[in-house]
Order: sequence, then C-alpha cells, then structure tokens
Amino acid sequence: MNQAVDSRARTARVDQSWRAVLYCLDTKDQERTYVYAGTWEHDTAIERAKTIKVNLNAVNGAVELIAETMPAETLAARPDVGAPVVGLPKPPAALPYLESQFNYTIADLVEMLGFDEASARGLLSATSETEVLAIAEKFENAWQQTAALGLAVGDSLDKIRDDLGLNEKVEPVPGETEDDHIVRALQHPASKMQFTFVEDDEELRRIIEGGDFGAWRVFLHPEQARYATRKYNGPFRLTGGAGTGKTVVLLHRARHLARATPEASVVLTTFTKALAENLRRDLERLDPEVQLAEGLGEPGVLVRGLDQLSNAVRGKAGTSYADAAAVIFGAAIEPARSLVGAADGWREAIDDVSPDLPTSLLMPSFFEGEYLHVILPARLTTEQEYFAVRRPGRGVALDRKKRAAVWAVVDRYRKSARISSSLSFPEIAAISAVWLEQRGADAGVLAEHVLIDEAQDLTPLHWQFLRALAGEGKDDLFIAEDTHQRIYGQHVVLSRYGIKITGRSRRLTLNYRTTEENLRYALGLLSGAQYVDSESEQEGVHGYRSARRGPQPLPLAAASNAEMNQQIAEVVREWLADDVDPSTIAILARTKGEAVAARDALNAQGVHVDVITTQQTGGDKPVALTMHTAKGMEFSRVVLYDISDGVVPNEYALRNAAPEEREDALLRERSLLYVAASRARDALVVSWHGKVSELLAEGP
Ligand SMILES: Nc1ncnc2c1ncn2[C@@H]1O[C@H](COP(=O)(O)OP(=O)(O)OP(=O)(O)O)[C@@H](O)[C@H]1O
Repeated sequence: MNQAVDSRARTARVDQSWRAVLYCLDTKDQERTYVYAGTWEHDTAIERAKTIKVNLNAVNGAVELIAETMPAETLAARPDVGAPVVGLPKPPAALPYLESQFNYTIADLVEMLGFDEASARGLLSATSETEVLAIAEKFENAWQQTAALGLAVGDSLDKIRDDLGLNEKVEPVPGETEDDHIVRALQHPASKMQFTFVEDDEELRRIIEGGDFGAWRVFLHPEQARYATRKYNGPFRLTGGAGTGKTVVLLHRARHLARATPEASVVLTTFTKALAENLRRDLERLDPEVQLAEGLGEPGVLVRGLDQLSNAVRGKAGTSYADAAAVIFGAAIEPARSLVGAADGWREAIDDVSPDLPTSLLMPSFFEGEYLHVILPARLTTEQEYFAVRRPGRGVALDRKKRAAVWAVVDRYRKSARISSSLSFPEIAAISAVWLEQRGADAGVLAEHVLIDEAQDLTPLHWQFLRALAGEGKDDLFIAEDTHQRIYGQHVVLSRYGIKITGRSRRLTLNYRTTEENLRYALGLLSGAQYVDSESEQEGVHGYRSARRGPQPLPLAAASNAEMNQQIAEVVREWLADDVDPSTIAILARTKGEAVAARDALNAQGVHVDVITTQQTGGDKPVALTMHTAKGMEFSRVVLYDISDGVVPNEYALRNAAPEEREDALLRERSLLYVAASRARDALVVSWHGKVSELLAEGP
C-alpha cells in the first residue's frame, strides 16, 4: 500500500469487487505470519488498509487494529441526540452518563483500560447507557467492545481488567522485533477474543466454512477460556443467564480434558437425550478429531442424556443390579421388562388405596415429587423410616397419620410395578447410584471428569447418580446452570447430595445470543420473582449485557384468536419476503396443542409451518414447537404464541400442583416464558388475544 499508516498493510484480491486486508509480520524464527483483518468491498478495503494499523496496546498489552484517529462515525453514534429545533428553548444539558453514574474518569479509561484518548472522550460524553452501548458496538476491537459493555453496567475497573485478562500482559524480551512481540502477544487473553493463530490448512478451512454462527469455536471470551481450561480442586459451578455461553464453555472444556489426558474417561451430560444429541453434534463441529467414547469407562468423551447414562449402568451391572435394587426397595427385584416415566402409575395407586388425605394432596404430581425428592434419595424402604425422615424444601408438612397414608400409596405403587415388572427412570437413577457406589470402581466404569449442562433441572437422584459416577477428586464435576431457567422439578440444594461447591462458583454475564433489546425484555419477565440457586443463594439478574443491538420486541395485542393468527401470519410472511432463512423462524407455544393450532391457523393463511416435537431443525419451513422443546435451542426470529390469560401460565399445570407447591409451579411457568423469550437472536414478537397473561402484565 502506498501511504499506509502501517507499512505492513497489504490487500489481496478475492474477486472483482471484494478485497481482503492483511498485515504482514516478519518474525525471526518463524515463517511469515499474516494477520487477516477482514474482507470488504474494494474501496472500503483500500481505505481501511491505508488508515488502520496493527498495534500493540501499550497499557493492556492486547493486539488491536486501530485507526490513527478515531473515526468520526464512532463519536457521532449518539442515537437519541437530534438536531436542535429552532425556536424551542434549549433542553437542559444531559449529564455524562459514565461519569455521573459510576465516577469513571478519562484517566481510568486511558491509563487503566488502554482506550485511546478520542475513544475515551467519546464514551465519557455519552449521556445514557444506550449511547454508551451504541458507541461500544462501533468499536473495532473485541477488547474495546467488551470493556465498554462493562463500563455501561458499572463494573469496577478491576473487574473489567480481570475479566479481560488485562493483567496477563505479554512483556517484550530483549532483542526481539516489534513483529516478534506482536506475534507472541496474539496469545494475550484479550487478543484471543479477536485473533486466532492458525497453523494448519484443515483448521483454517473449518474456521472459514463455519461462518459467523461458528465464532464460538474460535474466539472465546477470556473468562470462557479460563473456565474451559482451569484446574479445580473439586466440583465447580458455572452460572449465567440464557445465551452467555455456558454450553460453549462445557464443549471447550470437554475437548480440553480429553486432549490433556487421552486415557481419561470424560462424561458430558444434560437433562434430555435430545439436548445431549445437540451437544455431541456441536462437540464434533468444534473438533472433528476429538475422541468420542461409546461406553462407560472408555477413554474419550461420552456424550449422553442422564437417563441414557443411568440405564447404561443397568446394562453394565447384569445380575448384580438386583442387589443394588435391594438397597432402594428393601428386597431384590426381578430384571425389569418395561421402563416407565416418573409420572406414570401414581393415579392408579392413589385410586386403589383411596388414602385418607386432603383432596389437595391426592395429586399424582404430589406423590411423584415426594418420591423423587424424599423417598428415593433417602433410600426409604419401610413406613417406619418414612416416619423419621426429614423432608426439607417440600412445602407441605405431613404429620404421622398423613405420612402413613402417603406410604400406603407408595407401597401400592411399588407392588404394582413389581407385578408389571416395570422400573421408572428415577428408580433406575437411584439404583444405578447405589451400584456405582458399591462396584463402580472395581468395574472400571467411573469417569474422571463429569460435565453437566442445564443442571438447574436435575433431581436429587440425578445428583446422587452423578456424584457416584464421578470419582471424587480434582476436576470431578463441572456444573453449568441457570436458576432462572428451571422449568422441571423442584429446587435442589447440591450440598445435600455430597456436592460441595464452596467458593468454586462463577457467573458469566455477557450474552452472545440475543440483542440487548431482547435480553432486557426476557429479563423483565423475571422481575418481581425470587429465585434461589443450588447453593441456597438469591439469584439476581444484575450485570447481564449483550454486545448486539436490534429492534425492540414487538407486542401484538389482538381482540380475538382469529385476529392474533392473522397478525402472526403477516409478520412471518414479511420475514419470508425479506429472505429470512425459514428454518431460523420459530413459533413457540405453551403446549403441543397450541403449537398444532398455530400451525393449522398459519397454514390456512398460506404461511406453511411444520410442527416439531424434537430438536430437529434445518428444514425448509418455519417451525412451531413447545417452549419446553425449545430449551437449549436458538432461532433468529421468534414468535411467542398466544401469551394470553388462561394459556400462560398453564392452568392445568397450576391446578395439578398441591396448594403449597403452586407458587413454585408458577415460578416454573415464569421461567418457561423467560426460556422462550431468550431463544430469539434477532427479532422477538409477543402475541396474545383478549386479556394478556399476568406474567406479561407485570413484566416488561
Ligand atoms: N465466545 C463466543 N463467541 C461467539 N459466540 C458465542 C461465544 N460464546 C457463545 N456464543 C454463542 O452464543 C450463543 C449462546 O451460547 P450457549 O448456547 O453456549 O449459551 P448458554 O449459556 O448455554 O445458553 P442457554 O442457557 O440459553 O442454553 C450461541 O449461539 C453461541 O454460539
């Protein structure tokens, strides 16, 4: 380049109209290294190559691409500052936001964080959080964007420095050239958010073909990178709101552990089989070379749902499983011929026994909860034991007479199961835990490392099982959870099941999935409710932020069901006309019946939609699915379907809960709406007809 501010700048032709911008670094001992900055339309590429240089930030040590002066448009990014209107009195001058709210100074931004002075002044002149975010979005470098987001929510300078790894500066060594130093500084945590060092062609091909959505495979936030590789002396818990990259950390960590110790058995698991299948697919995308295990105790990464894992133990155990079952049931059992769900069989047992209990307790859901949270985990085999057991967190108090009545139902449930030779999945988890405790080590089926996603939904039996599966020791359990997304079961306190986190718990706050607008909306749904995490601490939403901006969520209020469907059809039709990939559009409904109704109504209006009941996507039409199925998934555009009074919260779910458990059932309904709203990457539409759901009325 002639007259470029950086003599290392080059451009390379991609085709007639596009050019790549590169910087050529000559290091002493290595081959020539090119920094690829991006590809732009011809004139833009030339302009950028002339004005932007590769720089080593003197304060924080990150490699950055920086203009000699800050581009005017960055400073001009003040969305709500219009031109003054002649003739009207001047509005009072708005206060600089960062200074008035959090006392940041220019010296803080320049000397502590490493912003150039023009950028720092730009940030400090912003008069609202929105303006700060608008400026942040325009920054060239990942470290600048992330630091500015931290400033916007009032993080301390120490926290921002620590999150970005700014204290891990790569110091120069005597005699090296600047190019040498830059190449080494590409390993700085903040540089790695933006640059990756690629040395082989296959990896380069994977990165290029991965496209934008695959960025997580390559560029981790320094915090994510830390959690993916750090050693822990025992169980570690990673929390964070929807879309903060918990799953991404788990995938990287699984690969890291498998690479670090190829002979180790690593288990990566989650609540359902469908979610586990997604984990496996993504792990293979992250690294096709990763060694996948196919059975317990094998070296490599075994990716399975929890029920699959505990059933696999049953398979391994053979005849000795009956002995383990005796610990749970009080007597050995015949091998089961059929497997049933946790909810099955309780209605019949209640009707057979007709126990003397208040009607409010004669609910299958109450018995299922009692069985999963008290009877199975405490391994109770007799009525006497049930009289004596503590029942923490169960809401309903039971005196001796009531306990006798409950036990009669449990006894009948178990007898019927023996006659039909069936076992439920929670029972399998319970027996498998016992078997692992008794024989797991000798049988060589324990795992050195167990990584768990969606942990907020697990039951005590899952935890007992996982505790037994992971041999106790360093890096034994790595738990990713978001208390706000608990949509199944009851709140669980981990320490009751031998899992001691004590101080080994961290929280991710940067949302990579949704726009700031969708994030605020989803978080607004949680306001007013109290959440407690698995260490019995209150869980808030403070500090959550997103680096992307987009349209405000669109509320669609209709007078009738027909009008609602018409409005939704119009929105979806517009998206399709705008060439949005149909498979990235989803209609999320509270129940399967509602999903089917949405499909039928849209189809009738010529907008063709498929109902999906598993997490299979990638078809050629928009999809309608339940909010439960959508857990763990994401879409570009989401319609929340029929969030009307009487539909959400689901009346049946509330009616089916005993009065003392109703509050928790309502909390799960709220969480479900949060899960659904947080699936939208770019656009979110919320529809209802008639009276709006109480959860929306008081929320965002
Ligand atoms: N470092 C990163 N760079 C780019 N994208 C990222 C990064 N980390 C995560 N993402 C993207 O953010 C989205 C959310 O990530 P992920 O599913 O891991 O979040 P999560 O915390 O598990 O979410 P949820 O709790 O809602 O399931 C994904 O699209 C992922 O690709």
